[in-house]
Amino acid sequence: MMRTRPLKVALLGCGVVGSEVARIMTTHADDLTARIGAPVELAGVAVRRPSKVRAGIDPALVTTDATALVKRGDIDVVIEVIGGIEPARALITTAFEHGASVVSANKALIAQDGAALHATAEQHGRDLYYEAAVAGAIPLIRPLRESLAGDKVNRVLGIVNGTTNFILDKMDSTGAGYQEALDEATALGYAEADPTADVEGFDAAAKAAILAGIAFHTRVRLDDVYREGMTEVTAADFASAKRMGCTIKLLAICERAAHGGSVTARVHPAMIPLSHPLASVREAYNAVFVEAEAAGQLMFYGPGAGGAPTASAVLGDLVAVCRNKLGEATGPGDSAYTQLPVSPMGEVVTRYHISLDVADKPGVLAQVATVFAEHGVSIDTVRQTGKDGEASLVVVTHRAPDAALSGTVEALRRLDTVRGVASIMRVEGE
Ligand SMILES: NC(=O)C1=CN([C@@H]2O[C@H](COP(=O)(O)OP(=O)(O)OC[C@H]3O[C@@H](n4cnc5c(N)ncnc54)[C@H](O)[C@@H]3O)[C@@H](O)[C@H]2O)C=CC1
Ligand SMILES: N[C@@H](CC=O)C(=O)O
Ligand code: NA
Repeated sequence: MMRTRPLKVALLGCGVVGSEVARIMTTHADDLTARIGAPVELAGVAVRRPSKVRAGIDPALVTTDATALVKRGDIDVVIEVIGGIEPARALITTAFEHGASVVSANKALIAQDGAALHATAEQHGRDLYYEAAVAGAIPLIRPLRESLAGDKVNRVLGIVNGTTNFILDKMDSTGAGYQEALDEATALGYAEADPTADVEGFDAAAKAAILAGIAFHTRVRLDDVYREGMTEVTAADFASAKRMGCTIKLLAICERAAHGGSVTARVHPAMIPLSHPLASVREAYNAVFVEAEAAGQLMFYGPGAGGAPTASAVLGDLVAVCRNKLGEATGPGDSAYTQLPVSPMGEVVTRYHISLDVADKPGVLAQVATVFAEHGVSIDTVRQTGKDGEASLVVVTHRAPDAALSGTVEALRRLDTVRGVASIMRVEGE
């Protein structure tokens, strides 16, 4: 039976995502009502600049006092799309204390304080949903939390940042410069308020922490995630990748160790073969592989950033939370019962592509090969090009622990004949 009294929604933030949430809530009001079983009403919109004209939003709903809005007591659901840690954290906590459930798109906050926020939600019998926080429109949190709740996930690997994928794709396919590609991604609404979060890998690391925690039913903090950004990827790296039949992507990789007693989570640029499905993920699209014991390999693909796609995920959560509210239930909460330790990056085993500038004289290749052998890192291929007494050496290794590779590189830097280590890149997806 349809309830006539509306469920009241407070929207915190009306930027790229918030304005799209408000637009869809208005234009799709009848469908949302039918799907929820009650009307949903935008009861207040907290903004920083009240004088800005916002199409489709009744100015009477606009306030600069977000705290007063979440304290009103008649709000059923708070949608937080402000971003950042504070005041978002305080506002969400206050919302729970005043009886509201929360839908958020804030990966930075959930990665840092998800456990505490879940505990507060549970204490007050409310929901905390954040499908939009990881890979925008792509359903990923809900499949991991619900559809795969009966399986054992061993690996989550993918592209979870639209801005950096957009930049790397432009650099690779059009030869565009880094800044030009970043400016375009920002104009399209993909980049974070401070794009450092995107290009230095913080945004992807926050998403990796959230994914690993949910996938492995454990606690993975942002600091547990090994992180390297993509600002040092050069045209020379792309040329080298092409020679190997690869391209370069910023990947997030969360894995259960082979012995099963620990997990790892990392974000870094990596070469992947052009034949791998992730190689053909263009522009700001995201794609994530989930490998589970019984299900096998699943691939999730779609728009990972942008106002409307992210709003789609927010509205999906809004419908779910409203349905829970009408059914006097709550959805799945935090699940971190396995308490698996997070292993350091040194224990990760993968392949490496190393570019060295070396002196072009007899015995150098043997010297370099000896250093690899001394550290237990087996060489797969070596390619040397040289002129005027200098040479460029590209070494691709077999799989080796990251700590062994770091030791190798340190020792190589100490060789007189090695002028410099031009780049080190992991090779994934083979
Ligand atoms: N833009 C995207 O593609 C995606 C964004 N997200 C997340 O969604 C959230 C919002 O992102 P965007 O909309 O892109 O950012 P934005 O910067 O466009 O919007 C945030 C809005 O919040 C307002 N705001 C800041 N402090 C406020 C306060 N105290 N009270 C009221 N309003 C306040 C700002 O004025 C701004 O209009 C962030 O957590 C972001 O990480 C998640 C997935 C994709
Ligand atoms: N800045 C993020 C937005 C979505 O999470 C990205 O580029 O992926
Ligand atoms: Na998502």
